[in-house]
Amino acid sequence: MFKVLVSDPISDMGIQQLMDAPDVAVDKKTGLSEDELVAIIGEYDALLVRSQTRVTARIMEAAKSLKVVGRAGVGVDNIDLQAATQRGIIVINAPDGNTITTCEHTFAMMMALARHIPQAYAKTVGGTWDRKSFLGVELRNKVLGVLGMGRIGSEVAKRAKAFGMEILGYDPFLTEEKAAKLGIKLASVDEIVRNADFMTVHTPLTPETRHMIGPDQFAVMKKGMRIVNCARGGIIDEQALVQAVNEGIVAGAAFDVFESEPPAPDHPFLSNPKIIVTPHLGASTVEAQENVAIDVSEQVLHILRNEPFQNAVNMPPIPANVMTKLQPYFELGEKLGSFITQLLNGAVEEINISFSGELAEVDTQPLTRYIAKGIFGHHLGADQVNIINSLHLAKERGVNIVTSQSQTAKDFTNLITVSLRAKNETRLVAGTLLTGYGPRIVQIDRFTVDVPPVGHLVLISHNDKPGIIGRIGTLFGSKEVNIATMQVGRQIEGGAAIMVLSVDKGVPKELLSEMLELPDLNKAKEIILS
Ligand SMILES: NC(=O)c1ccc[n+]([C@@H]2O[C@H](COP(=O)([O-])OP(=O)(O)OC[C@H]3O[C@@H](n4cnc5c(N)ncnc54)[C@H](O)[C@@H]3O)[C@@H](O)[C@H]2O)c1
Ligand SMILES: O=C(O)CC[C@@H](O)C(=O)O
Repeated sequence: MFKVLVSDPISDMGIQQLMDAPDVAVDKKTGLSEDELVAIIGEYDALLVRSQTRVTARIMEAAKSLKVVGRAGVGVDNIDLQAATQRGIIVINAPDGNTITTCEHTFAMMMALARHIPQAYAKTVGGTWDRKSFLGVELRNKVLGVLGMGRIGSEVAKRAKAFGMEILGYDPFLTEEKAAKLGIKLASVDEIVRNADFMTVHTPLTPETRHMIGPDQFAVMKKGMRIVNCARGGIIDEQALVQAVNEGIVAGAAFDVFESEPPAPDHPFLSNPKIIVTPHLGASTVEAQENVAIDVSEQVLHILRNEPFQNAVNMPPIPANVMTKLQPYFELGEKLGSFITQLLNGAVEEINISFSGELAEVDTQPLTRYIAKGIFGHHLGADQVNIINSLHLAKERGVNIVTSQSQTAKDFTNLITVSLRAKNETRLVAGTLLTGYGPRIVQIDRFTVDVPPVGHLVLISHNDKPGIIGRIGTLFGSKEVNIATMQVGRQIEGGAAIMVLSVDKGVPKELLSEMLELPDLNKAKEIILS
């Protein structure tokens, strides 16, 4: 008999199939502390949660029989994925079940914002008949900027069209063709910020999306914009937003999510009359809660019964023979994927991977999965992409992956070459594993280099002219950013060249802009590899 613990309020109808299963016993115990969970988790084979239970490494450690943690929802930020993977516990989510509900909540927020519904309600029930203070705006003929055109963002865009809105969308995987099919216009974050009347965010919270709307964006924002966040707290810089509201740059904001939940009683959103809030209710409808619970229960049953399953968000065990041969290359592959995706401007349309030298002797598909994980994990969030779903995510986004193998690997015993093609450019990176030295990037586009793929790197395109290295060194020194190593690559003397710096900490944005003012410096880009 399998024992399943449901530790958050999850729809009864959704978990009915588990309760009806003859080989499963379900216990519902909500509101447990970490200590209480640690004390009882040892007896369970499966754990079902929403977002309240924090499934920590301590809980995983005590979970001697646990095979699966099922998250009835999308975000798995309350589950320690690394600890789960280390212990061979599969984590699954229910990515589709609450899409429409959250999209509808976004609309509810947008309309409440446009027509001051919460403020007008509060006054009316408080006994004041005030028809003057709440002059609203129509959605019709307004420009809506959508940041993040995945499941929810795309549904929001569809519905916004029915309201007669013009939609500008941005997503690293949105091509002009896909945008045209959706009847929207592909735009940059900057274009959205400067032109939209309403803006809504639907990305995961990743290092790249954290504060993607902050002081720099508010400084150039179209005056009177209205902003909605029903995705994750922290995508919009909360302090900067309050300032922008107070300065009249932002006419109003509607937030379902906070950087820290629940927000402190003195959180500035809670006392600002132009900011309306809900307590993370995006997914809270009868239908969505049933959908996600049904989806997750079905997959939990498959896993317990050792049947094929879907929606895993962490890594399953890899057969030992494959592991021995390929494992040394996994980290390199993922880093190459992450490196090259950070270099590409525009939406990736095709990924070409070539495995050369001794790598051509084995089935490299697991390695392809790691490379795809590096490419997609950078934009979709490391907690959402793993080697199980990385190829599926590529397919879902219409990105073709072409792999090839070759016995010869230039001067190396092994070589992985990854190139990404977007509409207007193709970028390439190649890496190898050097015995005794570890992973190395050995080629970037057409330039030969020798760079360990780790930490903070700065890639600079420049003209090979005397003095440029000194000028860059001086500039970094003046900003207290220490350059640990410097690699220069060129093809001919005096021609186009690249420089790769590895630095000890993040590079301030103003340093990158100041660098571009140096003579003979063409482009500079920070690349972060964990
Ligand atoms: N409020 C709620 O209760 C609630 C409910 C469901 C989902 N969510 C959250 O909503 C968000 C979206 O969910 P989804 O199901 O649509 O996810 P999704 O993975 O389908 O879509 C997310 C999209 O964001 C894009 N993206 C990543 N980085 C970006 C960047 N820098 N700029 C622009 N786009 C970027 C990705 O390419 C992807 O297409 C997630 O954060 C999810 O956790 C919240
Ligand atoms: O469980 C919830 O209500 C929140 C769900 C939502 O944030 C998600 O990421 O799916």
